[in-house]
Amino acid sequence: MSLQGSKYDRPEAPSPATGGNGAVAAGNKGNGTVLSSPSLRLNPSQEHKPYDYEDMQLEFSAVLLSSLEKYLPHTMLRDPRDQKAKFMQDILLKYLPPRERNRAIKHREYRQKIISNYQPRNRELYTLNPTAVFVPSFLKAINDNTEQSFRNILSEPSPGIFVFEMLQKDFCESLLEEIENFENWVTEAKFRIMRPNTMNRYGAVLEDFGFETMLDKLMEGFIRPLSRVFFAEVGGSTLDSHHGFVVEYGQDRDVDLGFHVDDSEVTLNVCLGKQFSGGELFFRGTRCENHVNTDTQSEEIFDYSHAPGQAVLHRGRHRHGARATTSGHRVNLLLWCRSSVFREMKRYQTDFPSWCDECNREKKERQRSSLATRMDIFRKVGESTT
Ligand SMILES: O=C(O)CCC(=O)C(=O)O
Ligand SMILES: [Fe+2]
Repeated sequence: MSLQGSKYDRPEAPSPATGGNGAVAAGNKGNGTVLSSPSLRLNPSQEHKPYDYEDMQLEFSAVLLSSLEKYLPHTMLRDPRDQKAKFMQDILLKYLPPRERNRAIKHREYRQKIISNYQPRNRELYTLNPTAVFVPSFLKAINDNTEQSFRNILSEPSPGIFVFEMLQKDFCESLLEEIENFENWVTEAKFRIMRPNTMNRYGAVLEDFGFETMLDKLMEGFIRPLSRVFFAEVGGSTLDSHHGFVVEYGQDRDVDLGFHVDDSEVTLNVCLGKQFSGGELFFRGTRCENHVNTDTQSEEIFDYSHAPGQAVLHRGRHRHGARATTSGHRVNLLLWCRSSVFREMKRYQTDFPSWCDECNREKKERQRSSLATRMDIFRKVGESTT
């Protein structure tokens, strides 16, 4: 039931060193494949001031690269930033399990092929300029950064589903143009692109054609502050990777999207346009892995009709789908936001997760029945002593 994104999760930092000489064997011959030798240092160069990698297209987190930089060999510390980033990413790749590593190397080559051949149409979209992207009310709420400022601009029509005005009309149109431009290039170049996930035959992954940095900023600066307040229990404050894509419905496109949960902790779904009818989102309660197929309660039923510029924010485990787009063309921007910290913590979770509606119902039912049993005992004891 869970959709799998094509992007692999970013790993944790490897332990910096092993072996007698304190070296982590890894290196690169310039063809993207990791071979033996050069090494990291066992003792970091404490006085070295690392670069900021935030604005680069990366396969690992920018923070991770900045932390690793002081372990680079002395001779590399003054190298250009790009060179250091490539070296460190190759080392990190080596620490992925073999299957993931092969997948990551293939994906890197795939992205490089696109980036070096595709000519963007609206280049300004690739760096996030908040005043050009967001409506003023949204921007103000994020700048104020309080729960009250968020509540002033959003509604919660059903528990755990937040709706608000987010994107400017011009930005939506410009992004639609860019997507169309990309698709035309894909067709002309006969390039075989990877679709966003197993359920879509159309649509495109935004990180694959240059939007990685822009989406980093969107998640870190705008979605994480909201998620920290509304989705803290599923790692909302530690979102650290994403899978961003567009889905397209209508004639000659996908028709609808089946009932599913996302491979995300928090999902942002924004309608970009164009004109359409149908295509309502339907939500049916949040479920953990154990309860994903359980019945829906009447209070969990919520259907929503999207309009261009509007955003819906929900937990990835909130079960949902999209009804058929019956006319026109519907295009939505999706950002599946993930937290590696939350995923790691979940592996050790022994009791029920508080965010699963079914677990909560079961817990309440257990409490109710244990209270009833105790009341029964008290009643019987009372009867026998009178
Ligand atoms: O069509 C939509 O708006 C929903 C898309 C969605 O849920 C997804 O791609 O995960
Ligand atoms: Fe979804």
